[in-house]
Amino acid sequence: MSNDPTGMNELHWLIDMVQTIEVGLVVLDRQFNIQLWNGFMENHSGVSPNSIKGKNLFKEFPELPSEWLTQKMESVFMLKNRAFISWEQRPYIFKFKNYRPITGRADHMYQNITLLPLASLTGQITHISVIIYDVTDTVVNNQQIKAANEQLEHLSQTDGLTQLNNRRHWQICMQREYDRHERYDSNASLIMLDIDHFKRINDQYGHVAGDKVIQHIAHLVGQSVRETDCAGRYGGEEFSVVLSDTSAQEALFFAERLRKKVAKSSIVFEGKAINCTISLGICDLANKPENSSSWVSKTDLALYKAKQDGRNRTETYDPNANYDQVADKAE
Ligand SMILES: Nc1nc2c(ncn2[C@@H]2O[C@H](COP(=O)(O)OP(=O)(O)OP(=O)(O)O)[C@@H](O)[C@H]2O)c(=O)[nH]1
Repeated sequence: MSNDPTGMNELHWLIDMVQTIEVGLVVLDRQFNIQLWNGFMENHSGVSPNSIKGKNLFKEFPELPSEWLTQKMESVFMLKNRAFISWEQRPYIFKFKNYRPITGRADHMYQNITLLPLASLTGQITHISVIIYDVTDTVVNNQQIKAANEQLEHLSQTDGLTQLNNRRHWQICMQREYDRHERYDSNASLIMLDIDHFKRINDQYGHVAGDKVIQHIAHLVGQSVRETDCAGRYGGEEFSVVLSDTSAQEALFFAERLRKKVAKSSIVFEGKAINCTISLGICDLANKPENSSSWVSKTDLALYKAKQDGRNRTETYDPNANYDQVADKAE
């Protein structure tokens, strides 16, 4: 036999649970007047159930997206079906502050919402229930994971010393440009550049000064490229740039501007001014390299020709030139 023949205890328990559950519960009538407002709603809004009962939801909370929300609720009344509103659609419906210490980074509570049709004893939908779930912890965790992944991705693509693309990632960009050329016959230029007599800088001023010089050149390279270009640190003191939709002739302007900028600038290290120059090689895709590595090799030939011809200069790959003398060094 039941200890609670009238069901009064059960009702009491249910009311207690509705009041204390960590989920927002609101019941609205057909005119969107509030019939039930549980403890969660009271705690987060500061409005007590007694003071709000019978009042119109949209009048009491004018900041709610009333037109949009009314439409959603009307369809629940009409179709007698549940509706869901995800935080991804709208981060929140009720602008509640976020008080959770762990997820203190969010200044408001992210919410998932369910709109539930409530039937009367005669089966008519006379009310709807709005159920509000606080999903702030999940959302903030996801955002932190996403940010960490983005950071990791950036780190895996970036050269630590110069913040330019590292060789591996630069090669992916270069290959992408080469593939684009194969498909659409687009043009692009490749520039390889190398600091002249860098060994001497290291020997004279030390490795730390050498690193500063590398950083300085990288900075000038990074400053000079467009968003669609891709600059990378190819090796120790060698850099590479892919210039999209750029002929060798146009790339020569870029290269010469950069070369002059480097020659004019100096790096002050421990009170001493260090000057350096760079040599550059250019090859565009109009030269029809048979694959992307041949594109790099041809550009390298031009670079080594620039070195051989005296450094602090730019050389453009010439398909009719004889590179036998520099070929060994370029390999
Ligand atoms: N400080 C520093 N030096 C580096 C780094 N990577 C490579 N190097 C040095 O760069 C120098 C490159 O020297 P070489 O390849 O002989 O060429 P170079 O002295 O620049 O002469 P040319 O290229 O022929 O003008 C070597 O001494 C390397 O040790 C780096 O990350 N930091």
